[in-house]
Amino acid sequence: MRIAYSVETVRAAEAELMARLPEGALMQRAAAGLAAACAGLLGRVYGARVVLLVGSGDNGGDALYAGARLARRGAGVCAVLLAPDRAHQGGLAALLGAGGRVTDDPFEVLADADLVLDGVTGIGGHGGLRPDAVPVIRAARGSNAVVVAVDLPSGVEADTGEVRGEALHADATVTFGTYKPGLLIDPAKEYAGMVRLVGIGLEDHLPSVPDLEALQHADVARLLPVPTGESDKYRRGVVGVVAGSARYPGAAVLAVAGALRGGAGAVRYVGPAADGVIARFPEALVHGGPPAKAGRVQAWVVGPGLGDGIGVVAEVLDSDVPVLVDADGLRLLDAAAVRGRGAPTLLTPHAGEAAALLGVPREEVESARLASVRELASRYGATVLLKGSTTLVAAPDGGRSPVRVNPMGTPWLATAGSGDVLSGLAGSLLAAGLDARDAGSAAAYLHGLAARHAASEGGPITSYEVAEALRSAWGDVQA
Ligand SMILES: NC(=O)C1=CN([C@@H]2O[C@H](COP(=O)(O)OP(=O)(O)OC[C@H]3O[C@@H](n4cnc5c(N)ncnc54)[C@H](O)[C@@H]3O)[C@@H](O)[C@H]2O)[C@@H](O)CC1
Ligand SMILES: [K+]
Repeated sequence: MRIAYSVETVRAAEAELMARLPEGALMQRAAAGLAAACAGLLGRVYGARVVLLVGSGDNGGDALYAGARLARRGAGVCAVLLAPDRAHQGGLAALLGAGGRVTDDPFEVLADADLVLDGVTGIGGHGGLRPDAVPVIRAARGSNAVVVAVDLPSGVEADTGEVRGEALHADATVTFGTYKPGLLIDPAKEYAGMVRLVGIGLEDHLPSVPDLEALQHADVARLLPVPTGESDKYRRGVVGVVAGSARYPGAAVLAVAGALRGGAGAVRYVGPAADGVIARFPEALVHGGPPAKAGRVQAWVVGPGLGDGIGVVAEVLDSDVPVLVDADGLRLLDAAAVRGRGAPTLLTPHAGEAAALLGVPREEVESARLASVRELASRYGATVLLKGSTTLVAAPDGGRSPVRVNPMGTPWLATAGSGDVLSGLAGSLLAAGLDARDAGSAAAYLHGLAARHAASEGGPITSYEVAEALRSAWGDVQA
Protein backbone atom coordinates (compact mmCIF):
# COMPACT_ATOMS: atom_id res chain seq x y z
CA MET A 1 0.00 0.00 0.00
CA ARG A 2 1.31 3.43 -0.87
CA ILE A 3 -0.04 6.08 1.47
CA ALA A 4 -0.19 9.87 1.55
CA TYR A 5 -0.79 12.39 4.31
CA SER A 6 -2.11 15.94 4.18
CA VAL A 7 0.19 18.91 4.74
CA GLU A 8 -1.32 19.61 8.15
CA THR A 9 -0.54 16.06 9.29
CA VAL A 10 2.96 16.15 7.81
CA ARG A 11 3.70 19.42 9.59
CA ALA A 12 2.48 18.07 12.92
CA ALA A 13 4.64 14.95 12.54
CA GLU A 14 7.65 17.07 11.53
CA ALA A 15 7.21 19.30 14.56
CA GLU A 16 7.14 16.27 16.86
CA LEU A 17 10.23 14.79 15.28
CA MET A 18 12.12 18.09 15.11
CA ALA A 19 11.63 18.64 18.82
CA ARG A 20 13.77 15.53 19.43
CA LEU A 21 16.54 16.31 16.98
CA PRO A 22 19.29 18.91 16.87
CA GLU A 23 18.39 22.06 14.95
CA GLY A 24 18.46 21.54 11.20
CA ALA A 25 18.94 17.76 11.38
CA LEU A 26 15.75 17.00 9.48
CA MET A 27 16.66 19.28 6.62
CA GLN A 28 20.08 17.65 6.46
CA ARG A 29 18.45 14.24 6.15
CA ALA A 30 16.23 15.53 3.36
CA ALA A 31 19.16 17.18 1.58
CA ALA A 32 21.33 14.06 1.86
CA GLY A 33 18.60 11.91 0.28
CA LEU A 34 18.00 14.51 -2.39
CA ALA A 35 21.68 14.83 -3.28
CA ALA A 36 22.03 11.04 -3.47
CA ALA A 37 19.04 10.81 -5.80
CA CYS A 38 20.49 13.56 -8.01
CA ALA A 39 23.86 11.83 -8.09
CA GLY A 40 22.09 8.68 -9.25
CA LEU A 41 20.33 10.56 -12.03
CA LEU A 42 23.51 12.34 -13.13
CA GLY A 43 25.67 9.23 -13.17
CA ARG A 44 28.83 11.34 -12.87
CA VAL A 45 28.68 14.22 -10.37
CA TYR A 46 32.19 15.59 -10.93
CA GLY A 47 31.99 18.32 -13.57
CA ALA A 48 28.19 18.21 -13.87
CA ARG A 49 26.39 21.56 -14.23
CA VAL A 50 23.64 21.87 -11.66
CA VAL A 51 21.20 24.79 -11.33
CA LEU A 52 19.15 25.34 -8.18
CA LEU A 53 15.86 27.25 -8.41
CA VAL A 54 15.45 28.58 -4.90
CA GLY A 55 12.26 30.05 -3.44
CA SER A 56 11.76 31.77 -0.11
CA GLY A 57 11.05 28.79 2.15
CA ASP A 58 12.56 25.58 3.44
CA ASN A 59 11.98 23.91 0.09
CA GLY A 60 14.67 26.23 -1.23
CA GLY A 61 16.75 25.33 1.83
CA ASP A 62 16.66 21.67 0.86
CA ALA A 63 17.79 22.56 -2.66
CA LEU A 64 20.67 24.72 -1.34
CA TYR A 65 21.98 22.08 1.07
CA ALA A 66 21.69 19.36 -1.58
CA GLY A 67 23.50 21.70 -3.99
CA ALA A 68 26.28 22.14 -1.42
CA ARG A 69 26.68 18.37 -1.20
CA LEU A 70 26.91 18.08 -4.99
CA ALA A 71 29.38 20.99 -5.13
CA ARG A 72 31.62 19.20 -2.62
CA ARG A 73 31.66 16.24 -4.99
CA GLY A 74 32.89 18.43 -7.83
CA ALA A 75 29.70 19.58 -9.54
CA GLY A 76 29.47 23.18 -10.77
CA VAL A 77 26.45 24.40 -8.80
CA CYS A 78 24.74 27.70 -9.42
CA ALA A 79 21.72 29.03 -7.51
CA VAL A 80 18.95 31.20 -8.93
CA LEU A 81 17.37 33.05 -5.99
CA LEU A 82 13.77 33.95 -6.78
CA ALA A 83 13.50 35.99 -3.57
CA PRO A 84 17.13 36.94 -2.80
CA ASP A 85 16.54 38.56 0.59
CA ARG A 86 14.40 35.64 1.82
CA ALA A 87 16.49 32.70 0.64
CA HIS A 88 17.38 30.14 3.32
CA GLN A 89 20.45 31.67 4.99
CA GLY A 90 22.04 28.49 6.32
CA GLY A 91 21.59 26.73 3.00
CA LEU A 92 23.03 29.65 1.08
CA ALA A 93 26.08 29.83 3.32
CA ALA A 94 26.60 26.08 2.90
CA LEU A 95 26.42 26.35 -0.87
CA LEU A 96 28.85 29.26 -1.06
CA GLY A 97 31.17 27.54 1.42
CA ALA A 98 31.23 24.44 -0.80
CA GLY A 99 32.25 26.47 -3.85
CA GLY A 100 28.81 27.03 -5.35
CA ARG A 101 27.70 30.41 -6.65
CA VAL A 102 24.67 32.61 -7.16
CA THR A 103 23.67 34.07 -10.51
CA ASP A 104 21.49 36.97 -11.65
CA ASP A 105 21.04 35.48 -15.09
CA PRO A 106 18.96 32.30 -14.80
CA PHE A 107 18.56 31.90 -18.55
CA GLU A 108 22.27 31.76 -19.22
CA VAL A 109 22.95 28.99 -16.69
CA LEU A 110 19.82 27.03 -17.53
CA ALA A 111 20.78 26.90 -21.19
CA ASP A 112 23.55 24.39 -20.53
CA ALA A 113 22.56 22.77 -17.27
CA ASP A 114 22.71 19.00 -16.82
CA LEU A 115 20.35 18.96 -13.86
CA VAL A 116 17.90 21.48 -12.41
CA LEU A 117 16.68 21.24 -8.83
CA ASP A 118 13.30 22.85 -8.33
CA GLY A 119 13.18 24.28 -4.81
CA VAL A 120 10.73 27.10 -5.50
CA THR A 121 7.92 25.79 -3.30
CA GLY A 122 7.05 22.55 -1.53
CA ILE A 123 4.26 21.90 0.93
CA GLY A 124 4.12 25.63 1.75
CA GLY A 125 3.23 26.67 -1.81
CA HIS A 126 -0.23 27.98 -2.59
CA GLY A 127 -2.08 29.42 -5.53
CA GLY A 128 0.16 28.34 -8.41
CA LEU A 129 3.52 29.80 -9.38
CA ARG A 130 4.07 33.53 -9.03
CA PRO A 131 4.49 35.36 -12.37
CA ASP A 132 8.24 35.99 -11.88
CA ALA A 133 8.89 32.25 -11.53
CA VAL A 134 7.04 31.30 -14.72
CA PRO A 135 9.69 32.28 -17.32
CA VAL A 136 12.36 30.61 -15.20
CA ILE A 137 10.59 27.27 -14.95
CA ARG A 138 9.76 27.43 -18.64
CA ALA A 139 13.44 27.90 -19.41
CA ALA A 140 14.27 24.97 -17.14
CA ARG A 141 11.75 22.78 -18.93
CA GLY A 142 12.97 23.98 -22.30
CA SER A 143 16.58 23.05 -21.54
CA ASN A 144 18.12 19.61 -21.97
CA ALA A 145 18.58 19.23 -18.22
CA VAL A 146 16.97 16.56 -16.05
CA VAL A 147 14.48 18.46 -13.91
CA VAL A 148 14.11 17.21 -10.34
CA ALA A 149 11.39 18.61 -8.08
CA VAL A 150 12.19 18.93 -4.40
CA ASP A 151 9.37 17.37 -2.34
CA LEU A 152 6.71 18.45 -4.88
CA PRO A 153 6.71 20.04 -8.32
CA SER A 154 6.43 23.77 -7.61
CA GLY A 155 3.02 25.20 -8.43
CA VAL A 156 0.89 22.18 -7.52
CA GLU A 157 -1.35 22.06 -4.47
CA ALA A 158 0.07 19.43 -2.14
CA ASP A 159 -3.22 18.50 -0.49
CA THR A 160 -5.52 18.22 -3.45
CA GLY A 161 -3.58 17.69 -6.65
CA GLU A 162 -5.00 20.89 -8.09
CA VAL A 163 -2.86 23.01 -10.38
CA ARG A 164 -3.76 26.67 -10.56
CA GLY A 165 -2.03 28.31 -13.46
CA GLU A 166 1.41 26.99 -14.34
CA ALA A 167 3.43 24.40 -12.51
CA LEU A 168 6.78 22.80 -13.10
CA HIS A 169 6.82 19.61 -15.17
CA ALA A 170 9.47 17.50 -13.46
CA ASP A 171 11.19 14.40 -14.75
CA ALA A 172 11.42 13.15 -11.20
CA THR A 173 10.30 14.22 -7.75
CA VAL A 174 12.17 13.40 -4.56
CA THR A 175 9.67 13.63 -1.73
CA PHE A 176 10.40 13.48 1.98
CA GLY A 177 8.90 11.38 4.76
CA THR A 178 5.66 10.43 2.99
CA TYR A 179 3.79 10.91 -0.26
CA LYS A 180 1.58 13.99 -0.33
CA PRO A 181 -1.89 13.60 -1.92
CA GLY A 182 -0.91 15.80 -4.88
CA LEU A 183 1.74 13.27 -5.90
CA LEU A 184 -0.92 10.61 -6.43
CA ILE A 185 -3.81 12.62 -7.91
CA ASP A 186 -4.16 14.23 -11.31
CA PRO A 187 -3.62 16.82 -12.58
CA ALA A 188 -0.65 17.35 -10.18
CA LYS A 189 0.51 13.73 -10.48
CA GLU A 190 1.23 14.35 -14.16
CA TYR A 191 3.76 17.03 -13.17
CA ALA A 192 5.70 14.88 -10.72
CA GLY A 193 7.31 12.40 -13.12
CA MET A 194 8.92 9.45 -11.39
CA VAL A 195 8.48 9.83 -7.62
CA ARG A 196 11.11 8.71 -5.14
CA LEU A 197 10.31 8.65 -1.43
CA VAL A 198 13.21 9.48 0.90
CA GLY A 199 12.81 8.44 4.54
CA ILE A 200 13.62 11.13 7.12
CA GLY A 201 12.33 9.27 10.17
CA LEU A 202 8.83 10.70 9.98
CA GLU A 203 7.05 7.32 9.80
CA ASP A 204 6.74 6.82 13.57
CA HIS A 205 5.13 10.22 14.02
CA LEU A 206 2.41 9.86 11.41
CA PRO A 207 -1.06 8.63 12.40
CA SER A 208 -2.04 5.07 11.53
CA VAL A 209 -4.82 6.18 9.15
CA PRO A 210 -3.52 8.12 6.14
CA ASP A 211 -5.57 10.57 4.09
CA LEU A 212 -5.07 8.66 0.89
CA GLU A 213 -3.97 5.16 -0.04
CA ALA A 214 -3.10 3.40 -3.28
CA LEU A 215 -3.42 -0.37 -3.47
CA GLN A 216 -0.64 -2.52 -4.88
CA HIS A 217 -0.74 -6.09 -6.22
CA ALA A 218 -0.50 -7.76 -2.81
CA ASP A 219 -3.27 -5.59 -1.35
CA VAL A 220 -5.61 -6.44 -4.21
CA ALA A 221 -4.73 -10.13 -3.98
CA ARG A 222 -5.76 -10.10 -0.30
CA LEU A 223 -9.14 -8.56 -1.20
CA LEU A 224 -10.11 -10.87 -4.05
CA PRO A 225 -12.56 -13.65 -3.24
CA VAL A 226 -11.21 -17.17 -3.52
CA PRO A 227 -13.64 -20.10 -3.80
CA THR A 228 -13.18 -22.84 -1.22
CA GLY A 229 -14.27 -26.47 -1.04
CA GLU A 230 -17.50 -25.30 0.60
CA SER A 231 -18.37 -22.88 -2.19
CA ASP A 232 -21.28 -23.23 -4.55
CA LYS A 233 -22.50 -20.65 -7.00
CA TYR A 234 -24.92 -19.10 -4.51
CA ARG A 235 -22.40 -18.90 -1.70
CA ARG A 236 -19.94 -17.23 -4.05
CA GLY A 237 -22.60 -14.59 -4.64
CA VAL A 238 -25.02 -13.84 -7.46
CA VAL A 239 -24.80 -10.44 -9.08
CA GLY A 240 -27.80 -8.96 -10.87
CA VAL A 241 -27.12 -6.71 -13.85
CA VAL A 242 -29.83 -4.28 -14.97
CA ALA A 243 -28.43 -2.73 -18.10
CA GLY A 244 -28.89 -2.19 -21.82
CA SER A 245 -31.82 -1.09 -23.93
CA ALA A 246 -33.02 -1.49 -27.49
CA ARG A 247 -30.79 1.45 -28.31
CA TYR A 248 -27.74 0.32 -26.30
CA PRO A 249 -27.77 -3.50 -26.19
CA GLY A 250 -23.97 -3.67 -26.14
CA ALA A 251 -23.77 -2.09 -22.68
CA ALA A 252 -25.60 -5.13 -21.29
CA VAL A 253 -23.10 -7.52 -22.90
CA LEU A 254 -20.10 -5.57 -21.62
CA ALA A 255 -21.45 -5.21 -18.07
CA VAL A 256 -22.18 -8.95 -17.98
CA ALA A 257 -18.71 -9.64 -19.38
CA GLY A 258 -17.19 -7.72 -16.49
CA ALA A 259 -19.50 -9.34 -13.96
CA LEU A 260 -18.68 -12.87 -15.13
CA ARG A 261 -15.01 -12.23 -14.42
CA GLY A 262 -15.44 -10.56 -11.04
CA GLY A 263 -15.61 -13.57 -8.77
CA ALA A 264 -19.36 -13.92 -8.21
CA GLY A 265 -20.75 -17.44 -8.64
CA ALA A 266 -23.44 -16.43 -11.13
CA VAL A 267 -24.63 -13.44 -13.11
CA ARG A 268 -28.33 -12.72 -13.50
CA TYR A 269 -29.13 -10.34 -16.35
CA VAL A 270 -32.39 -8.39 -16.22
CA GLY A 271 -33.51 -6.29 -19.17
CA PRO A 272 -34.39 -6.13 -22.83
CA ALA A 273 -31.03 -7.33 -24.20
CA ALA A 274 -31.32 -10.91 -22.95
CA ASP A 275 -30.95 -12.46 -26.40
CA GLY A 276 -27.70 -10.64 -27.07
CA VAL A 277 -26.37 -11.53 -23.62
CA ILE A 278 -27.20 -15.22 -23.99
CA ALA A 279 -25.75 -15.34 -27.49
CA ARG A 280 -22.42 -14.21 -26.07
CA PHE A 281 -22.62 -15.77 -22.61
CA PRO A 282 -24.71 -18.93 -22.38
CA GLU A 283 -23.73 -19.16 -18.68
CA ALA A 284 -25.68 -16.00 -17.77
CA LEU A 285 -29.13 -16.33 -16.17
CA VAL A 286 -31.55 -13.97 -17.91
CA HIS A 287 -34.88 -12.47 -17.00
CA GLY A 288 -37.10 -10.12 -18.98
CA GLY A 289 -39.33 -8.89 -16.15
CA PRO A 290 -38.77 -6.40 -13.35
CA PRO A 291 -35.71 -6.86 -11.07
CA ALA A 292 -37.84 -7.61 -8.02
CA LYS A 293 -39.17 -10.74 -9.76
CA ALA A 294 -35.83 -11.92 -11.12
CA GLY A 295 -34.81 -14.04 -8.12
CA ARG A 296 -32.37 -13.54 -5.27
CA VAL A 297 -29.10 -11.69 -5.83
CA GLN A 298 -26.42 -10.53 -3.38
CA ALA A 299 -25.78 -7.26 -5.24
CA TRP A 300 -27.21 -5.26 -8.13
CA VAL A 301 -25.55 -3.27 -10.89
CA VAL A 302 -27.93 -0.79 -12.49
CA GLY A 303 -27.46 1.80 -15.16
CA PRO A 304 -25.17 1.02 -18.11
CA GLY A 305 -26.97 1.68 -21.41
CA LEU A 306 -30.44 2.05 -19.87
CA GLY A 307 -31.10 5.04 -22.11
CA ASP A 308 -34.47 6.41 -21.13
CA GLY A 309 -35.45 3.29 -19.24
CA ILE A 310 -34.22 4.63 -15.94
CA GLY A 311 -37.49 4.03 -14.07
CA VAL A 312 -36.00 0.74 -12.94
CA VAL A 313 -33.31 2.47 -10.85
CA ALA A 314 -35.70 3.33 -8.02
CA GLU A 315 -36.88 -0.27 -7.88
CA VAL A 316 -33.33 -1.57 -7.54
CA LEU A 317 -32.47 1.04 -4.90
CA ASP A 318 -35.44 -0.24 -2.95
CA SER A 319 -33.77 -3.63 -2.50
CA ASP A 320 -31.92 -4.63 0.67
CA VAL A 321 -28.63 -5.65 -1.00
CA PRO A 322 -25.63 -3.55 -2.12
CA VAL A 323 -26.35 -1.60 -5.30
CA LEU A 324 -23.92 -0.12 -7.80
CA VAL A 325 -25.35 2.74 -9.87
CA ASP A 326 -23.56 3.73 -13.06
CA ALA A 327 -24.02 5.76 -16.24
CA ASP A 328 -27.69 6.45 -17.14
CA GLY A 329 -28.68 5.27 -13.68
CA LEU A 330 -26.92 8.31 -12.26
CA ARG A 331 -29.24 10.69 -14.11
CA LEU A 332 -32.09 11.92 -11.95
CA LEU A 333 -30.65 9.96 -9.04
CA ASP A 334 -32.67 10.75 -5.93
CA ALA A 335 -30.19 11.66 -3.16
CA ALA A 336 -32.82 11.05 -0.46
CA ALA A 337 -33.54 7.55 -1.81
CA VAL A 338 -29.82 6.72 -1.79
CA ARG A 339 -29.26 8.18 1.67
CA GLY A 340 -32.26 6.28 3.04
CA ARG A 341 -30.97 2.85 1.97
CA GLY A 342 -30.13 0.25 4.57
CA ALA A 343 -27.56 -1.54 2.39
CA PRO A 344 -24.43 0.04 0.84
CA THR A 345 -24.57 1.97 -2.42
CA LEU A 346 -21.66 2.47 -4.80
CA LEU A 347 -21.93 5.27 -7.37
CA THR A 348 -19.48 5.20 -10.28
CA PRO A 349 -19.65 8.53 -12.15
CA HIS A 350 -17.08 9.95 -14.55
CA ALA A 351 -16.28 13.65 -14.20
CA GLY A 352 -19.22 14.76 -16.35
CA GLU A 353 -21.72 12.66 -14.40
CA ALA A 354 -20.19 13.76 -11.10
CA ALA A 355 -20.50 17.38 -12.20
CA ALA A 356 -24.18 16.88 -12.99
CA LEU A 357 -24.75 15.23 -9.60
CA LEU A 358 -23.01 18.12 -7.84
CA GLY A 359 -24.52 20.83 -10.05
CA VAL A 360 -21.13 22.29 -11.02
CA PRO A 361 -19.22 22.56 -14.32
CA ARG A 362 -17.25 19.49 -15.38
CA GLU A 363 -13.94 21.40 -15.25
CA GLU A 364 -14.49 22.03 -11.57
CA VAL A 365 -14.63 18.29 -10.89
CA GLU A 366 -11.61 17.62 -13.08
CA SER A 367 -9.48 20.22 -11.35
CA ALA A 368 -10.58 19.25 -7.83
CA ARG A 369 -11.10 15.50 -7.96
CA LEU A 370 -10.45 14.79 -4.30
CA ALA A 371 -12.82 17.46 -2.99
CA SER A 372 -15.46 16.35 -5.51
CA VAL A 373 -15.40 12.67 -4.60
CA ARG A 374 -15.56 13.47 -0.88
CA GLU A 375 -18.43 15.89 -1.40
CA LEU A 376 -20.40 13.39 -3.47
CA ALA A 377 -19.90 10.63 -0.91
CA SER A 378 -21.14 12.84 1.87
CA ARG A 379 -24.04 14.31 -0.07
CA TYR A 380 -25.36 10.93 -1.20
CA GLY A 381 -24.37 8.89 1.83
CA ALA A 382 -22.81 6.46 -0.67
CA THR A 383 -19.38 5.18 -1.59
CA VAL A 384 -18.32 7.02 -4.73
CA LEU A 385 -15.88 5.86 -7.37
CA LEU A 386 -14.95 8.87 -9.48
CA LYS A 387 -13.59 7.56 -12.78
CA GLY A 388 -10.91 9.35 -14.75
CA SER A 389 -7.20 9.77 -15.25
CA THR A 390 -6.81 9.00 -11.54
CA THR A 391 -9.82 7.12 -10.26
CA LEU A 392 -10.68 7.90 -6.64
CA VAL A 393 -12.92 5.96 -4.27
CA ALA A 394 -14.36 7.62 -1.17
CA ALA A 395 -16.58 6.11 1.53
CA PRO A 396 -19.35 8.14 3.17
CA ASP A 397 -17.71 8.15 6.60
CA GLY A 398 -16.64 11.76 6.81
CA GLY A 399 -12.98 10.99 6.14
CA ARG A 400 -12.51 8.23 8.74
CA SER A 401 -11.25 5.85 6.08
CA PRO A 402 -8.62 6.96 3.55
CA VAL A 403 -9.71 7.82 0.05
CA ARG A 404 -8.37 5.17 -2.31
CA VAL A 405 -6.53 6.32 -5.38
CA ASN A 406 -6.07 3.91 -8.28
CA PRO A 407 -2.47 3.75 -9.48
CA MET A 408 -3.28 1.36 -12.35
CA GLY A 409 -5.14 3.72 -14.69
CA THR A 410 -4.10 3.92 -18.30
CA PRO A 411 -5.22 6.16 -21.16
CA TRP A 412 -6.08 2.97 -23.08
CA LEU A 413 -9.23 2.79 -20.97
CA ALA A 414 -10.61 5.88 -22.67
CA THR A 415 -12.63 3.69 -25.02
CA ALA A 416 -16.36 3.20 -25.44
CA GLY A 417 -17.86 0.66 -23.07
CA SER A 418 -14.95 0.35 -20.66
CA GLY A 419 -17.10 1.83 -17.87
CA ASP A 420 -19.72 -0.88 -18.46
CA VAL A 421 -17.09 -3.57 -17.91
CA LEU A 422 -15.94 -1.82 -14.73
CA SER A 423 -19.43 -1.61 -13.30
CA GLY A 424 -20.10 -5.32 -13.90
CA LEU A 425 -16.75 -6.22 -12.36
CA ALA A 426 -17.24 -4.04 -9.27
CA GLY A 427 -20.80 -5.32 -8.82
CA SER A 428 -19.54 -8.89 -8.97
CA LEU A 429 -17.03 -8.15 -6.20
CA LEU A 430 -19.84 -6.60 -4.14
CA ALA A 431 -21.90 -9.76 -4.59
CA ALA A 432 -18.89 -11.82 -3.52
CA GLY A 433 -18.92 -9.95 -0.23
CA LEU A 434 -16.39 -7.12 -0.54
CA ASP A 435 -17.42 -3.82 1.03
CA ALA A 436 -18.12 -1.00 -1.37
CA ARG A 437 -14.76 0.76 -1.00
CA ASP A 438 -12.83 -2.48 -1.46
CA ALA A 439 -15.02 -3.61 -4.37
CA GLY A 440 -14.64 -0.27 -6.15
CA SER A 441 -10.92 0.06 -5.65
CA ALA A 442 -10.08 -3.58 -6.40
CA ALA A 443 -12.23 -3.38 -9.54
CA ALA A 444 -10.56 -0.17 -10.72
CA TYR A 445 -7.16 -1.77 -10.16
CA LEU A 446 -7.95 -5.00 -12.04
CA HIS A 447 -9.65 -3.06 -14.82
CA GLY A 448 -6.58 -0.85 -15.35
CA LEU A 449 -4.24 -3.82 -15.18
CA ALA A 450 -6.40 -5.76 -17.65
CA ALA A 451 -6.26 -2.84 -20.07
CA ARG A 452 -2.47 -2.81 -19.78
CA HIS A 453 -2.34 -6.55 -20.42
CA ALA A 454 -4.62 -6.20 -23.44
CA ALA A 455 -2.64 -3.22 -24.77
CA SER A 456 0.68 -5.04 -24.33
CA GLU A 457 -0.27 -7.20 -27.28
CA GLY A 458 -0.01 -4.00 -29.33
CA GLY A 459 -2.33 -1.35 -30.71
CA PRO A 460 -5.65 0.05 -29.54
CA ILE A 461 -7.89 -2.15 -27.41
CA THR A 462 -11.64 -2.63 -27.16
CA SER A 463 -13.67 -2.84 -23.99
CA TYR A 464 -14.50 -6.44 -24.70
CA GLU A 465 -10.79 -7.22 -24.80
CA VAL A 466 -10.39 -5.49 -21.44
CA ALA A 467 -13.06 -7.80 -20.02
CA GLU A 468 -11.29 -10.81 -21.51
CA ALA A 469 -7.96 -9.72 -20.04
CA LEU A 470 -9.45 -9.57 -16.54
CA ARG A 471 -8.53 -13.23 -16.07
CA SER A 472 -4.86 -12.63 -16.73
CA ALA A 473 -4.93 -9.47 -14.59
CA TRP A 474 -6.42 -11.50 -11.75
CA GLY A 475 -3.71 -14.10 -12.14
CA ASP A 476 -1.06 -11.40 -12.27
CA VAL A 477 -2.01 -9.85 -8.91
CA GLN A 478 -2.17 -13.28 -7.30
CA ALA A 479 1.18 -14.41 -8.67
N1 LIG B 1 9.60 21.32 8.07
C1 LIG B 1 10.60 20.46 8.05
O1 LIG B 1 11.11 20.01 9.03
C2 LIG B 1 11.14 20.03 6.80
C3 LIG B 1 10.80 20.67 5.65
N2 LIG B 1 11.32 20.32 4.52
C4 LIG B 1 11.11 21.11 3.33
O2 LIG B 1 10.43 22.30 3.61
C5 LIG B 1 9.33 22.45 2.74
C6 LIG B 1 8.30 23.28 3.39
O3 LIG B 1 8.91 24.52 3.69
P1 LIG B 1 8.11 25.84 3.95
O4 LIG B 1 7.09 25.60 4.94
O5 LIG B 1 9.11 26.89 4.23
O6 LIG B 1 7.35 26.10 2.62
P2 LIG B 1 7.87 26.17 1.11
O7 LIG B 1 9.31 26.33 1.03
O8 LIG B 1 7.24 25.03 0.43
O9 LIG B 1 7.15 27.45 0.58
C7 LIG B 1 6.83 28.53 1.44
C8 LIG B 1 7.44 29.80 0.94
O10 LIG B 1 7.09 30.02 -0.38
C9 LIG B 1 6.31 31.20 -0.50
N3 LIG B 1 5.24 30.87 -1.43
C10 LIG B 1 4.04 30.30 -1.16
N4 LIG B 1 3.36 30.10 -2.30
C11 LIG B 1 4.15 30.53 -3.30
C12 LIG B 1 4.00 30.57 -4.69
N5 LIG B 1 2.88 30.14 -5.25
N6 LIG B 1 5.01 31.05 -5.44
C13 LIG B 1 6.14 31.50 -4.86
N7 LIG B 1 6.33 31.50 -3.53
C14 LIG B 1 5.35 31.02 -2.75
C15 LIG B 1 5.84 31.55 0.87
O11 LIG B 1 5.73 32.93 0.98
C16 LIG B 1 6.95 30.98 1.73
O12 LIG B 1 8.00 31.90 1.86
C17 LIG B 1 8.93 21.05 2.40
O13 LIG B 1 8.20 20.97 1.20
C18 LIG B 1 10.28 20.38 2.31
O14 LIG B 1 10.85 20.62 1.03
C19 LIG B 1 12.33 19.29 4.46
O15 LIG B 1 13.54 19.93 4.64
C20 LIG B 1 12.15 18.26 5.50
C21 LIG B 1 12.08 18.87 6.83
K1 LIG C 1 9.59 22.11 -5.36
